[in-house]
Amino acid sequence: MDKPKIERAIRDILEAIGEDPDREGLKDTPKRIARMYEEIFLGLEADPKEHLDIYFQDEKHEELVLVKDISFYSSCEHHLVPFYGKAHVGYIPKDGKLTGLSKLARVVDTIAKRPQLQERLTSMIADTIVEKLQPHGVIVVVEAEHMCMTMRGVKKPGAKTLTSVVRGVFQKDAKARAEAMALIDFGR
Ligand SMILES: Nc1nc2c(ncn2[C@@H]2O[C@H](COP(=O)(O)OP(=O)(O)OP(=O)(O)O)[C@@H](O)[C@H]2O)c(=O)[nH]1
Ligand SMILES: [Zn+2]
Repeated sequence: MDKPKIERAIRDILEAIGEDPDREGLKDTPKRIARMYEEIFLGLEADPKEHLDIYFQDEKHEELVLVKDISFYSSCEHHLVPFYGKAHVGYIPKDGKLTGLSKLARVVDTIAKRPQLQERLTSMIADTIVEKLQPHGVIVVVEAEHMCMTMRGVKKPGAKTLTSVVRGVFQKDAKARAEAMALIDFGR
């Protein structure tokens, strides 16, 4: 990431809005924002598949594994303001290709830390798991609040956007889909 370029750009923006980028409170802001961008856009420099170590296990578990309420923060690519919420990620492993539970959350983080669309975030999580683990099926549900819809524009705080993607058996099997959705709803 080109941090000096980000710093110059932020300085320009501060000037363009009529601020003095050299005043005490702002003088370190371009540097700070460059550091912050490096953190919140970390996923641009990473391949989410790298997280999905496969653990081959003797005991074959070919039933649903679902990690729900994985919190994430992402950036809306239209306005570069945050959208954030929870991702629920389930898969049915095949041929003993299991991964670590935390690895599913790492995939979510890597894909979230880019300028993003909620729809693309959702389908990329599913497709990454399909590619690497070749499971019987994958289901991903994402619920998020978009700051571009709350702090500005249409101003609807509390509005939630839900997106879901299913792959493999979940596409054909309504019962499997209903079971996963019931687990995601469980305890609410
Ligand atoms: N589909 C989709 N739309 C998004 C996402 N994040 C933000 N948006 C929308 O992107 C659209 C951009 O619309 P524009 O009309 O180009 O921008 P705008 O004038 O700022 O729009 P308003 O937000 O309606 O004021 C808005 O409707 C946003 O709500 C997302 O993850 N997925
Ligand atoms: Zn937006």
